[in-house]
Amino acid sequence: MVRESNIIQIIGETEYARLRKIRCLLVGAGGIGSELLKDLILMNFGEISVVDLDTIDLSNLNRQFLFRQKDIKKSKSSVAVKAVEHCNNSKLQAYQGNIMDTKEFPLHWFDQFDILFNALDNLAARRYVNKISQFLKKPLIESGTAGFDGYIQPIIPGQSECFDCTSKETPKTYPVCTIRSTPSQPVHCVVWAKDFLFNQLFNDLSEGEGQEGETSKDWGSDDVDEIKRIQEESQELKELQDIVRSGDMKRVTRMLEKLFVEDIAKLLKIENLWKNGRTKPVALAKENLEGEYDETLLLSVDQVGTLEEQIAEFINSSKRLMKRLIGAEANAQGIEFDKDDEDTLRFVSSASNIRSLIFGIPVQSIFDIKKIAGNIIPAVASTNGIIAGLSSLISLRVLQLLPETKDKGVLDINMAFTSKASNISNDRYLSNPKLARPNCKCVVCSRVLRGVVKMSDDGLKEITLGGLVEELRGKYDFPEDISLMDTQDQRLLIDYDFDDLQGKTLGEMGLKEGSVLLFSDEMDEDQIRKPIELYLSMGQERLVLPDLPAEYIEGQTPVREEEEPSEISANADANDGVIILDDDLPEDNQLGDKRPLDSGDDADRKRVKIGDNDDGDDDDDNDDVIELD
Ligand SMILES: Nc1ncnc2c1ncn2[C@@H]1O[C@H](COP(=O)(O)OP(=O)(O)OP(=O)(O)O)[C@@H](O)[C@H]1O
Ligand SMILES: [Zn+2]
Repeated sequence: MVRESNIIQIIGETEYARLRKIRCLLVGAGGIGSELLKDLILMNFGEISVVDLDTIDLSNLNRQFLFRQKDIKKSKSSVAVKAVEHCNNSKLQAYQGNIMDTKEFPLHWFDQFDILFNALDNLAARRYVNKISQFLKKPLIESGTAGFDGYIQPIIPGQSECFDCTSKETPKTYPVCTIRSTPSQPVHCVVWAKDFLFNQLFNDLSEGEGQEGETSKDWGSDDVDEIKRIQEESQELKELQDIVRSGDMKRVTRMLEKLFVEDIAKLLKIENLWKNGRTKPVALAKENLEGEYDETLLLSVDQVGTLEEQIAEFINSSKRLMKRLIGAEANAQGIEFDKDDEDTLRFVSSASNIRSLIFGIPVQSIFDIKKIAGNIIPAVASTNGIIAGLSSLISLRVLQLLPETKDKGVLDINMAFTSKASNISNDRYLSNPKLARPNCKCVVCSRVLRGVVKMSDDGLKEITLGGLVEELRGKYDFPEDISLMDTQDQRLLIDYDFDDLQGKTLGEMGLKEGSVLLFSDEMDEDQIRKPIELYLSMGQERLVLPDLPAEYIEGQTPVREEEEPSEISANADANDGVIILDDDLPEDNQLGDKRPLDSGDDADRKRVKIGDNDDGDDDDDNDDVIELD
């Protein structure tokens, strides 16, 4: 085959034989994933497994070129694999599922792969695969695009920066009071309609318990009346929740009356809000509510529409959603907002626009609201193509299949960014900085040690928390005062003054395949050992703990009696201000021993902080499309 001879010319016969044995995992078969699958196949990688949780939407077809109209609603991974089968020289496997599902994809499943490729669109899944790559020391090629921008980041565990070494932009949030009392931009009304109203009415079916946790919110105001009013308003939504669940279509106009007349009148009574020349809202008039409306109206997506049309859209979409809610399945689960779900989009769009009209804010078309509500930056097929191409090319370097990479360290590998994404303004579209070393403060790759605990089902039933802690202390030579946490829900299991759960078995504590425990040295100020993160993986033996080197948090290494402090500084590398902390690190961590001098900031040593930063943070991760995806 021409394709074969091309790649052989580039990497040579011997490396080609290696390439044919390489097993790749591709996570995501969307915009980048479709392109990447094609590239990996054209390069003749040995085996490629594709995982995607989703099915194909109409809106995917413009750029996800492996999919056709007839494939809508079918599994992305299966259709992608079928579409390339005819020109395929690799062994392919498709999985439909969430990569974070530890039942379907336990840690040992990942172990079969030589390299992981991320082609994802959300932080939670990216972080998860990054962690797996760190646990198993598997190289990961991370990538993302947003419009014309994109990046690839090869991650070589222990040697180069991981995905979490640099902080990531989190989605923009707005103070509660701006959203609920004093909106001034279309986006405020969209957030109100989507995150507050839609969620409370159609998605949160917990018997209208109101907004839990509102005490800890960023209110953006200290007006007591205003905050009280917002809290009351949440309680009052119970009435509307009853309406949408009653299926009584005649009561839909009552929703308009409550939201756009009564609630606005109550807001107007809080005088402080309108003192500083802020434009006062104007509630809907009686005739707006009682007038005839077009029961068949469907505004076109680029139309802005009049108030009457928005009201008709609100009533029509509410009725459609109510019907769906009566369906048994939706009634138990609620309905999720999805920008590609017409009913949810039209409800959010009309509710948002009616509120905008009341507050004197410009009205938006459904298309514009879809962009705001879905945090969408239109995807550009060519950017996906370029980024996927770079991702597959760089994998040859990471796997050291290219002749010129043979004698070079991994830090000679480059990342690639479009110039806008990397904030470099020059004439070049792409910039390609070298990989950086791990950030010594990164809680994912540097501030903790990681290992996999193998345990059988019997072990889960027999071993108690106290018993496990004893085993851990013995194995890793930790002092008396330790703490053990379940990182998934930030649950403290044991520490020096909390031992109530000692006698419970691991199974009773809900620990299972995929649970990640954080074991830390709690008290001894002189010996701040690196905490250890342990992944529970079901195996044959009752309990097998991994061998891990004893490491201290940088800046906390105890100076032994016989050691002269000057010897430490004699080890300092004049060029980059690093010291060698431990000469006995395992080979795969050779660069891990050269880390920048740390200030030893006390606050960073807190157990809670490590847990807090390490939470997989699902809630705000779902809609992070504002940043590169
Ligand atoms: N946890 C996950 N497990 C498996 N696949 C995932 C996970 N999270 C996201 N994905 C998949 O990653 C892919 C990302 O592709 P892309 O960014 O093109 O998104 P899309 O959903 O196809 O398009 P758009 O969001 O623009 O409509 C999607 O196909 C999505 O289903
Ligand atoms: Zn890191």
